[in-house]
Parts: sequence; structure tokens; C-alpha cells
Amino acid sequence: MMERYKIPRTKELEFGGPLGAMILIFLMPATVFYLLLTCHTEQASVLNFPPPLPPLSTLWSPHTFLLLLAWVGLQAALYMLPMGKVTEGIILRDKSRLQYRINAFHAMGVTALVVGAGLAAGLRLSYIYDHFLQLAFSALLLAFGLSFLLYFKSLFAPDTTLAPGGNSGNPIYDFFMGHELNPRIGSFDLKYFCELRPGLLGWALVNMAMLMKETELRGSPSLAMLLVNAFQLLYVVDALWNEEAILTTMDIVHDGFGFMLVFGDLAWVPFTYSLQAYFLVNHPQKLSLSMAVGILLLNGLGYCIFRSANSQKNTFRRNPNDPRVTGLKTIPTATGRRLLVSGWWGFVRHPNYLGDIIMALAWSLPCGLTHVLPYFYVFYFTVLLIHREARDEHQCLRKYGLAWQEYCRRVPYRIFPYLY
Ligand SMILES: NC(=O)C1=CN([C@@H]2O[C@H](COP(=O)(O)OP(=O)(O)OC[C@H]3O[C@@H](n4cnc5c(N)ncnc54)[C@H](OP(=O)(O)O)[C@@H]3O)[C@@H](O)[C@H]2O)C=CC1
Ligand SMILES: CC(C)CCC[C@@H](C)[C@H]1CC=C2C3=C(CC[C@@]21C)[C@@]1(C)CC[C@H](O)C[C@@H]1CC3
Repeated sequence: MMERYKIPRTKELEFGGPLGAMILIFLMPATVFYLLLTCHTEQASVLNFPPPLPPLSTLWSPHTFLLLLAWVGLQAALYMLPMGKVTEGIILRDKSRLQYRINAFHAMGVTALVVGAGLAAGLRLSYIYDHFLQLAFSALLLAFGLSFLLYFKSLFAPDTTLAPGGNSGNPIYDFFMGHELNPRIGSFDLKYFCELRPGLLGWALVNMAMLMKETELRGSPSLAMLLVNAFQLLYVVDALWNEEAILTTMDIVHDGFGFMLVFGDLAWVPFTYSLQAYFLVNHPQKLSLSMAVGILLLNGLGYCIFRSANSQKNTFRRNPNDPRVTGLKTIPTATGRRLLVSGWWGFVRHPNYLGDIIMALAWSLPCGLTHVLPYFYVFYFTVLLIHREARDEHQCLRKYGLAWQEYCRRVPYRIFPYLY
């Protein structure tokens, strides 16, 4: 009976297979340190390669490592608190459904109170700026440690609980992609927890620390720093408010919890997504009011597209008869589900990615046009989303077959209208 539910071997390997995975395991941490070290130099020039390297011994600090553990521990404790509703994830291969507690928004509120109380008691958030490299190194160690534990745990997991994308049989590939789909300790879901909480909230906290540092250095925060903080905080709050939507993403449904997501969640997001704010501390930018208004409008445009496209699809998936989506045209598929072919999803095949990329640009523009470094996020993110779009198309073609081909015929552009 269980044989029927066994996860088949992963045949189509992504990221260049085991060799690509091996390269990425080194390249991802190296990129974080390259960006942070370059950003700390006076020129912040991407051509200054390699940037001055600090002795390895200065990167390790037991104090910052304990602080990082305390941060993750606080988020874990908040995740376990019985606040917020409990919901079910998608139907798994063995027809079961896992339960998830939806309380990330509550966790954010409590975290804000804790940080606020700390500030009132004289806590210097700029400590994060002063120990940024050590914190990034601690996050790297934590990510490696957790990934090894997860891989070890997955070796004892039942065959039915493995990840469709990380069951190749090659240890390096499976370590990178994640061998187990939803690793849990009791009801504590490690992937779901890491995807939104320590990293995303950590990113907002790092940004705030950069703002505090700038205030300490120059007496008040700059307009550019305020914009970067406000835009990215909106993005984090939005993700936490819409926590339930994460349950249908390919990260939760398809990918295992391995080095890629562990490192992505715990180190990549908080330490590279905050690069613009880190850059602004040492490289202040003058922003005219008209420029600021233009950037504000650009971020508003990106956010409107991102949010309304995501909401349109989520509403339609939850209830196709919801009056907000009943006027939209659809294509039937053999699975019984329909595909939207008008509204945002008739404009391009991934309108939410388009909005996200527009926002990415608005987050970098406050850093001026003199440096390439703060635009790293725009380049990386465009590549990430183009790759992600291709992965999603591949899975949709498998899921919906001819109906997906018809959708692609009727909506020919993937992300950028008339371009791509
Ligand atoms: N900041 C960051 O680092 C990142 C941000 N993101 C953002 O997260 C959000 C979620 O992205 P992601 O998880 O990649 O995927 P999407 O939210 O784009 O979901 C893709 C799925 O939507 C469904 N779908 C596709 N086309 C249609 C259609 N025409 N009608 C109805 N349903 C359709 C399909 O699933 P099904 O049919 O099974 O419902 C498909 O698999 C996005 O806004 C993205 O920009 C993502 C990655 C990184
Ligand atoms: C650099 C690596 C090769 C890949 C790392 C990928 C991760 C950083 C991202 C994979 C999917 C993500 C999502 C988000 C954050 C980044 C990661 C973890 C969101 C939570 C961001 C907020 C959005 O509203 C939802 C996103 C879901 C996917």
C-alpha cells in the first residue's frame, strides 16, 4: 500500500546537477561575503576584486553567535505560542494534509514590542551594523549546521515524506535541494518556520539597525534610508500578513528543506536583501524631493501589481465563485482546476514577478546611480525569478498539459510584456 505513495527518484536535476549544487554551496556564502566586504570599502566598487579580506579568526564571535541563536529561539517560541488560527496545507502524495499555525503577523507584533522595549532600555541596535560580518558568519555556520542535521534526519525519514525535487540519490544534490519535504519536530515545521520568520523579520531588523547607525553618525536618518526602510518593511509586513499564501508556493509544495533554502532563509535574505541600507550608512546619497516622489510612485506601482496579481490568483484558487473574480475569463484543465486568462494573469503569465522586479528597482534607486553594488538585488532577483518562472512553467505543463499550452498561446509573454 505504502509503495504507491513512495516519492519517485528525482530524474530531472536542476541547477546543473550535483556539480552545480556543489558550486552553489560555496558560491552562495562567498557572494554574501564579497558583497558585504565590498560594501564596507570606501569605493564600494564591484571591480575591486577581491575586497580586503579580514583574518578568519575575527569573523568568529561566540557573543554574536549566541545573539543569533537567541533571535531564532525567540522566533521559534513565538511560532509555538497558541495565537492565530491553524490551517491545512495542500494534499500530500499519501493523501494526508499537514496543519500549520498562522501567526507570523502576531509574531511580528510581539517582536516589535520586544525590540521597542529593548530600545527604551538603552539597547543599541547599531550593534548589528558594528558586528555585521560576524553575524553573517554566525548565520553561515548555523545554516551549514542545520543543513547537515536535516540531511542526517532525512536518511531516517519514511520514503513517503521525501521531496519530489530532492530525491536523486546523490548526497550532494539532495543535501543542497533538501531530501525531506516537510521536516518536522513534533508539530514544529522547520521549513515553514524558516521561510518567513527569522530571515524576513531579521531583514527588517537589520534595516532598522542601519537606520539607527546612520542616525548615530549623522544626527538624523537620510531620506534615502527612510525610503529603503519603508519600502522593504512594507514588503515584509505584506508577506507576514499573507502568510497562508506561502503554503502553495513551490518551496513548500515541491522543494525539500536543504542547504539552498536553509541558507537562503537564514543568511541570504537578512544579509544581502539589506545591502542597500548597509550601503547607505557609508555612502550617503542626496535625494531630491522630486526624485523621492518618483521612486515612491515606482514602488507603489510595483506593489500594486504584485499585490493585486497575487490576491487575484489566491482568491480564485480559494473560491472560483468569489464575486471579485467571477467576471474573469478562464481555461478549463483536465485536473478540474481552471486557469485565469484575463485580468492580471491574462496580461503576462507571471504578473506578480513583474511587480516584484519593479519594486526591486525602486529599492535600489535611493542609492543613486554612481555605484553598481546596491543594484545587486535587482540583477540577482531578475535572474532568480526568470529561473523560477521556467521551473514553474515546467511543472504547470506537467500538471495541465494541453490546457497550459493553450494558456501560453493566449498569453504569450512570461514576465515582461512584449519583451519576455
Ligand atoms: N523576494 C523574493 O526573494 C521572492 C519573492 N517571490 C514572490 O513570491 C510570490 C509567490 O511566487 P511563486 O511561489 O514563485 O509562485 P506564484 O505565486 O506565481 O504561483 C505559481 C502558481 O500559480 C498557479 N498559476 C499560474 N498561472 C495561473 C493562472 N493563469 N491562473 C491560475 N493559477 C495560475 C500555478 O499553480 P496552481 O495551478 O497549482 O495553483 C502556478 O504553479 C510572488 O509574488 C513572487 O514574486 C518569490 C520568490 C522569491
Ligand atoms: C540564492 C539561492 C540560489 C536561492 C535562495 C532563495 C530564497 C532566498 C528564496 C526562495 C523563495 C523565497 C521566497 C521569499 C523570500 C526568499 C526566498 C526564501 C518570500 C517569503 C518573500 C516575500 C514574498 O511575499 C513571498 C516569498 C515566497 C518565496
